[in-house]
Amino acid sequence: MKQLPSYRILENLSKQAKDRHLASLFGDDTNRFEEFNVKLPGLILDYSKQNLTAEDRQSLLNLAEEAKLTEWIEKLFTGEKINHTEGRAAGHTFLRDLADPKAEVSEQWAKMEELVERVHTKQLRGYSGKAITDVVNIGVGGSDLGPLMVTHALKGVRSPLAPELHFVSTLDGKQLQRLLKNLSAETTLFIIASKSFTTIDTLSLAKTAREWVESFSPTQAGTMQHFIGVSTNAPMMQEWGLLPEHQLLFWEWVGGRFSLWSTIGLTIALQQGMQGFKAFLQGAHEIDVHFRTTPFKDNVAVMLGLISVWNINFLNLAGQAILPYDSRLKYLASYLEQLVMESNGKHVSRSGEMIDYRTCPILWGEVGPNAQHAFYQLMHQGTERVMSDFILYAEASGKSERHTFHHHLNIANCLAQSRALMVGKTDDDPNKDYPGGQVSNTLLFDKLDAKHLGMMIALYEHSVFVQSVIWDINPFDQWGVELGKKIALEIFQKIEAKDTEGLDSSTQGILQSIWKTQNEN
Ligand SMILES: O=P(O)(O)OC[C@H]1O[C@H](O)[C@H](O)[C@@H](O)[C@@H]1O
Repeated sequence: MKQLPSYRILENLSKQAKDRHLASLFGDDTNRFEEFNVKLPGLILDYSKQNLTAEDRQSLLNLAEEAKLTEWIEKLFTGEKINHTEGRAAGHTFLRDLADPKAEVSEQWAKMEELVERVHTKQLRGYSGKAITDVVNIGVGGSDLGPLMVTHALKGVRSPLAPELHFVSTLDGKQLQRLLKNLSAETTLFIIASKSFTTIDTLSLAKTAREWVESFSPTQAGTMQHFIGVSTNAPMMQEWGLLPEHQLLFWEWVGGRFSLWSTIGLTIALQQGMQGFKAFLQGAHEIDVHFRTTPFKDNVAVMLGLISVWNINFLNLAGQAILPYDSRLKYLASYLEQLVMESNGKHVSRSGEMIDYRTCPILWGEVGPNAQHAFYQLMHQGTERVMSDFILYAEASGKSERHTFHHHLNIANCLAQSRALMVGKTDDDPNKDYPGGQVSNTLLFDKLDAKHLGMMIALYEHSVFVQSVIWDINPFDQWGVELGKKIALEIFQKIEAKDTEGLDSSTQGILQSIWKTQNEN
């Protein structure tokens, strides 16, 4: 990236940016909002509270041209194997193109629709003949976070036929044990969601669930009525004993963290109906078309990505806070943690060279009004400079007077915080002095429904891709998670054998302390 001419220009421009206060950009410029926002039907990205002038923006746009962003976007949409370390395309956008679906995708949509239908019409019955009332998604990472986030967000607009949904992901087993206490085996259906169908977390939980059903079910055939598999690994689903009509497939070209658009979205379809699930895909598809065809300056995903590059590489900000002013987006930050950090947490370029510039931000977040009472102190008066994304909805979630009251209170707090972070406040008492100058985006959506949620997620996906192109990294692999898994297996074998030989002294010491406590109790 450093070789790109605009990089040098941006480095110089950033010196001026560091010398000015963000609030000074507003000064007499009453038009700043008009100049620094991008609008699409259903949403506005206001980036006027970024420390960015029109000249800075122009150089960022030039940087995107020099990095050949247009060509990379085409490679993404035409299915080139841009995940070169795994020899795969990144085909999540194909799943959202409902007007021109791939044959294998249509086939799985039809199978998924049939399963949804059978649950909704109470034809899918357990070992005792009772209809399914509860569905438990067992999965981790991409096979958990997306569906969890979306179904929590859309709970208020679920199909009246939808079963109760539950999500289990942690291999410690406590989450599952607690849940099982409140469920009836007769009426519970488990979805084993795993792209690889080899993840120990998911397979160990699925085995526990199976033993639980087996302890009630009189027959093996009855037990298998309670399990559905969603994976790219058909042989492993077969080996697990899943019924053929209970096996949903997706493909290697769908990355784990992009898999909520595939059959991994089964819980979303169960909650929203197939039509609702397709509205979700449609929202994302509209953003795909926008991303592929809109000039960079008017392109929301491109601008989101370039603003992050400006903040991370030129203004040296390491943190990105995700602040939805809507409790329905409780799990958005967890979802984006995987999308952003598993994608761009990389330190080698596409050609395998170590890189010497910052790549991914450290992303975290919380529903805004709660976060105000938790970590906003750091943003107002700490020593770290961070960038924030405020997410707000124009439409209230209900029409009563109390709904309106709470909605107005929520909007006021969101706008107050982004303004306070921007302008700060000087005070003679340093304890009460706010430096301000903290930059933010505000993403304002008309409303929160399946379509607008699809739009938002696709925007973040593409903004991550834009950043990866500028940084010359592969955002679609995740080799960094493998080492820990391998060591976990080695330590697990040591624990089972009660042997610590060959382990480092910290690991030995902790294991011995655990065994001592266990022996004493
Ligand atoms: O869906 P699975 O194959 O079970 O994988 C679940 C998750 O685990 C892995 O360790 C990866 O880091 C994630 O990208 C993936 O989403």
